[in-house]
Amino acid sequence: MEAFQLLSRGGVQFDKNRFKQDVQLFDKTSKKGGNSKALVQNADGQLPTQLDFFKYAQAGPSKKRKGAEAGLSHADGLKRRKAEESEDEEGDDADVDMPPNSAPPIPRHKVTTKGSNVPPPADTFEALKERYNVPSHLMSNLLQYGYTAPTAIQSYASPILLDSRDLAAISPTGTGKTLSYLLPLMTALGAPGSSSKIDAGVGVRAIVLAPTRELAHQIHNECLKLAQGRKWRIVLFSKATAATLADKAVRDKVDVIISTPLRLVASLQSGHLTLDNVRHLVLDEADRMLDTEFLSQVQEVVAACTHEHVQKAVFSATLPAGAEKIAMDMLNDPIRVVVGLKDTPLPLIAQSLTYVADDPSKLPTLLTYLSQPYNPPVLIFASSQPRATSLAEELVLHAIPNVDCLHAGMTKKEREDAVSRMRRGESWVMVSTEVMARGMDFKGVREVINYDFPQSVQSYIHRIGRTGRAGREGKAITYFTDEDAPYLKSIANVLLQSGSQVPEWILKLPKPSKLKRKQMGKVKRAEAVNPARRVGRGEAIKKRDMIAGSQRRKEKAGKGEKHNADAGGEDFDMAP
Ligand SMILES: Nc1ncnc2c1ncn2[C@@H]1O[C@H](COP(=O)(O)OP(=O)(O)OP(=O)(O)O)[C@@H](O)[C@H]1O
Repeated sequence: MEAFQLLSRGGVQFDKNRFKQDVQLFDKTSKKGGNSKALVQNADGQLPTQLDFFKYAQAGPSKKRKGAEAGLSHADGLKRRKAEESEDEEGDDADVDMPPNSAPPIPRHKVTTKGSNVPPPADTFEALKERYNVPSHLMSNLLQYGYTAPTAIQSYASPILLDSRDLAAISPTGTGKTLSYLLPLMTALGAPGSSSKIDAGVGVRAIVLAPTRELAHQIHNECLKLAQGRKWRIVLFSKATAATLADKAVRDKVDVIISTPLRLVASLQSGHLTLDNVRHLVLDEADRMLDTEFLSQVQEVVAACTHEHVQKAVFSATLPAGAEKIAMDMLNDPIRVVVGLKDTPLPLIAQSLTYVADDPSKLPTLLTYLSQPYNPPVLIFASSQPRATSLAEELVLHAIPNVDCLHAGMTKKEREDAVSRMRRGESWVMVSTEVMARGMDFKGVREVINYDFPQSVQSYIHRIGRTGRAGREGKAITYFTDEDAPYLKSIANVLLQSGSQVPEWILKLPKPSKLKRKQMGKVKRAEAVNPARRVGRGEAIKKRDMIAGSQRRKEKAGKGEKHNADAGGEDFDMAP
């Protein structure tokens, strides 16, 4: 990390002439051209011999794959998927998404709903305001966004929430889910709790849970934008705010808390927070929140929300059957809304698969890619913190300009700074881990590269969903090695479902079994992406170990100090 920081922030001079073409790319709007295309570089429609471990290429097509092998087109792929959706859904009106002035039109999406007495969608923000009496200060703040009409999920989800119904909403990445719950939530709260106009009870009235600190922060910012001009108390839960809220007089005045589950549960357990006045609970990235890592914490939060009229809503771009069942059991007489096709990215993202043989071949492939004109900012996903750091270091050492890195092993300040640089457009290449895969909205991200194969179809959908947001086009490249090949079919199905073409030899691969799918992306990879690199990394590790040693000695000295002070002895300094 040290080498990376030193070089990326101070040591490397950016040669503007050399990267003139790249600089110009910043001024261009997204690339024109055909829609999604699935490309497998090095592939001529045939299974490369080195991947044909089980001689699938020679096997006859299965019945299921016949359509694909007969040259399934985009439309055919989508039709087939539609037919496969066998749920008894109603209300399938397509709606029109109007873009903000500066953005391209968000494409039409088919919307399906399931549940009793589904309220009709609101096609305009004005309709929503009239029907549900949206406070004028929220409406005027909304106007500042420049959105001319609600997106599909906003049209459908907002009336459902404003009708006080529980909701499970599934809508592709970048389609405005955040506003679809924030606007109704703030409307339902009516006015800040401190206002005498409403009976707000005592204590926080709404909770939004998100899986990462970065996402919670982003939602908090969106909420503040919507709330500006009134004295709403909207808290981004952190160690510091949790300490402040330990004071009952302060926490009783809070309207909304946005948090990660762990932080909130810690406060619940220490008795510094009660949720008995909570009337709205939203789980963003619901499938992640309901997976084994977070489930018990989320259940604890749900159990603590004891108000008799607590409304619950879950949102995500993906909701696999298992997570959906847990969600539905948690909700009360819910309505389910699906925008587009479930677990399917938007066709705005041009997806491709690149064969790279083995792990050491990825770096040269990436360097070659970045040595040609590309569309910054590019977001690159690595499978672990050390690999993200190592890859960022490598890119810096290869003089790739404006490289950045973000993962959960960095300090809070480092993470915040990295996000800020990304938002300011200072990062051209951001290397990250799953921490950035969900929910993060950097409008300008033009390209996503899956350097390491994702661990699940859901992870793939969320990672590539960092581009192609709010109606913009994007590009997503996924590297795969021989070791990843057994899982390729799962990702290829996603390409197919989103209307992309997939080379025949991939379609001939067998679908991995459920057991096998669990192993997806869990290939053992070296911590360093360049095994040949010894010097820079060795130095960095040596320095890191020296710092750790120094800290240990200081701590020891501290204890010694205390002991000495107790004994009336002298203070002493430890050499680093
Ligand atoms: N009505 C609208 N018109 C145009 N753009 C909008 C509208 N509502 C939201 N957006 C923009 O769309 C982008 C994506 O919104 P948001 O982050 O809420 O997407 P999301 O569906 O939650 O995505 P993800 O699944 O990745 O979390 C944001 O930049 C937001 O400003």
